[in-house]
Formats: sequence, C-alpha cells, structure tokens
Amino acid sequence: MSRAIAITCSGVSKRFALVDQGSAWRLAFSAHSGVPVFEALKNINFEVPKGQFVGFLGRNGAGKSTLLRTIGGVYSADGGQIAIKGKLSGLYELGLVGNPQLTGRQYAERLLTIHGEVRRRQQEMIADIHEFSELGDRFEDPVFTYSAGMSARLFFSTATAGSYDVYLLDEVLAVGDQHFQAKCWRRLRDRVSRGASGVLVTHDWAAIVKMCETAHVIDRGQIIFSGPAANASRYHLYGEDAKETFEPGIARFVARPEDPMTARPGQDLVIRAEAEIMQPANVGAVAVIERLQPGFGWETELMSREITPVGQKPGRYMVEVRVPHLPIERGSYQISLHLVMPDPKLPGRRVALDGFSWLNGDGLRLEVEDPLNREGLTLPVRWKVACA
Ligand SMILES: Nc1ncnc2c1ncn2[C@@H]1O[C@H](COP(=O)(O)OP(=O)(O)OP(=O)(O)O)[C@@H](O)[C@H]1O
Repeated sequence: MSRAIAITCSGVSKRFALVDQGSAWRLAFSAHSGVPVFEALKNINFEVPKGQFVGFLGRNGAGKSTLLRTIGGVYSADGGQIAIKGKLSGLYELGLVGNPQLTGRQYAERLLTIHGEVRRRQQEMIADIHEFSELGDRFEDPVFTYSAGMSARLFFSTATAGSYDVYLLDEVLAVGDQHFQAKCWRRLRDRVSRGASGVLVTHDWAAIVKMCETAHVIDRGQIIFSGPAANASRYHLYGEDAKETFEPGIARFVARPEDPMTARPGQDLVIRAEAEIMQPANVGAVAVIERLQPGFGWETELMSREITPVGQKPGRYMVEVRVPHLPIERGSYQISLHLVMPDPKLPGRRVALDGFSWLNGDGLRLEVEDPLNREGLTLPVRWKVACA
C-alpha cells in the first residue's frame, strides 16, 4: 500500500535577481536585463508523508526561509513542481503577514480572512487565539508594542487556530517562554495526531528531533543530508565527521548481532554478539536502549550502568547482555552496543573500542511487541495496605 503524501517537492529551484539601486530600472523594463542572479534553491526534492512533520536544518543564509516561502506560494518557484494536499497554514519568520500598526485582534482577523475563514467562524477562532496567546488586554494593542515573545504568541496562535492539513513553520518555537513553548508542542502534537503534516525549518536541532521523524540539512540552497532527525541534527552540528570514533586494534565485534530483535514487555531480553580481543585489555560491553519519539524527543529508556565483562586475553568471546524483565512498553526502539575498556588516562572514564550505534547509522533495532496491546507498563510493585 502506498503511503499518503502531503507535500511533494520535485526539482524545485528559486533564483533572486541581485539588484542594486542603479540597475533596478533595468529589471523593471527588460526581461533580459542581464542582471546577475543568485540561486537560492537548487534542485530540491523531498516528500512529507501525511501525519508527519519533516524538518529542515541549515546555517544562516542556507535557504530555509526561501524554501518555506516557496512551498507556501509567497515566492513562485523558478523550476520544478510543488504539490500540496489540503488546506495550508504558513508561519513564515514571525510576522511576515501584517502591518505592525494592527492590533493583535486586527492581525488575527486579517490572517483568518487571507485563509478564507468565513466571518461567523472567525469570531470563534479569534476567541481561541485570544485565549491561547494569553495576551489578555494587550490583544487590543498594536503589534509594534509587543515584545518578541508576545508577537510569537500571537503569530503561532493565529497560524494554528484553525484545523489545517499542512503547516509551514519557520523558527516559531525559538521565541516565547518555556510555558508557551510547551503549549505549542502540545498543540502541534494534537494536530499531527489528527493527521496534519508540515515542514519545520529552524536552527534549533532539538526542536527538529522533538517534532520530526526525518529531517534534511540544507546548505547553499541544496539538500546535503537526509535521514532520521537525530542523524540530521548530528550532521548539522558536526558535519561529515559526526561518526563516533573507536580506538582501533584492541577489540572488535566479529559480526552484527540479530537485527531487528523482537521482545515482549516484562520478559528477559538477551543481546548476543561475538567479539574478538586482539590485545590484552580489560574489555567489557555496554548497551543503551533508546527511543526517538516524534513530539517528545530522543529518550534513553535503559542504560546499563554496569559494564558486562567480556575478557582480558586475546581470543574470541560470546558477549551476552541480559536485560531482565524488560521494563519498557511496546514500541520501536534502538539499541547501541559498545565494547569498551577503562580509559588509562582518565580514571572513571571509558574508551570505546567498537560498537553499533544509531549515531553511526548502524544501531540495532528492537521491536517490543505486546500481544495484549496494553498501553503503558505493568510495574512489578506490590501494595501493602494496613489500617493506620
Ligand atoms: N529577496 C531576496 N533577494 C536576494 N537574495 C535573497 C532574497 N531573499 C533571500 N536571499 C538570499 O537567499 C539566501 C537564502 O536566504 P534564506 O533567508 O532562505 O536563508 P535561511 O536559511 O532562512 O537563513 P537564516 O537562518 O539566516 O534565516 C541568502 O543568501 C539570502 O541572502
């Protein structure tokens, strides 16, 4: 079955004429003015599946805002095709729409009119915007008197007041206090859970990891990396050298363990892997179980505090990491498994010798299935109730 797609961008390009005051008239009067152009977007291809937000990360001037505006129709593309399924709401860099002399209420009315909301429905939505933005009496003041955070409240509340199919959001969550950000996340998660989709462009990689399953890194108008949001964030932060490095020549995994593994909540999980020690060293294994939850972020579910001893002498070993009564609920997880030894230079620290990890793109997948389809965990607790 093919998955539903909310946004398709195929080969999209955007050019800007570089105009100084002297040559502006030439651009106005001549189609072939010879004015130099700047290619802000080059051959952009991606899809946004229905019910997902896709993220874009990039440095200043990379083309993120241009891309969002081109998808939203604020700019027309110079090449390629953009297809959007459903009703669109765009929040392009806080406040692209509107005159700052407008009051909060007038701004909201104007945006809702642009979105084609009928007058009767507008009244309900304005009440929702007023309440969600928590602007109180300031809702009746001109927007130019607002702080950056207050403007963010108004713009976000207005752009998300209706039930849209597709949201285009530019840096919206970077401004505003944590209380308001948490409200924004809840609202976006609510919209996604009802099948909405969107594009989020930002410098804030944590926001991308929170909200998106997949993300792209854009540089000088081109997509230079696409993948799971956590990998895209790492690429954005550290570039190509993002890969974890290992101390070579001491110990290694001989083969990749079973992948994907399946398990049930409450049962023992056993991870087995064959390892080889090449040089005498105090080699051990550690495992981390993590889950990327769009809308919530990257969560470590279980981390082995103890190092499982593997061996000290050269030779082949069967490593077995056992997690008794797996205390995690059903869902998709990933396991990072590492061979480590104590750091001879820094007591208490470890040196990684080899491993499988999500950051290197080779983490082990773990599917936790629950035949009874229960939500949450049955904690192994015993109650004792006595008369006081
Ligand atoms: N109207 C314009 N005319 C000419 N060049 C433009 C125009 N708008 C954007 N650009 C150029 O296009 C490039 C991409 O700009 P854009 O605003 O999309 O970057 P960005 O990734 O959103 O950056 P930032 O993170 O700083 O907001 C920049 O080099 C910018 O100078």
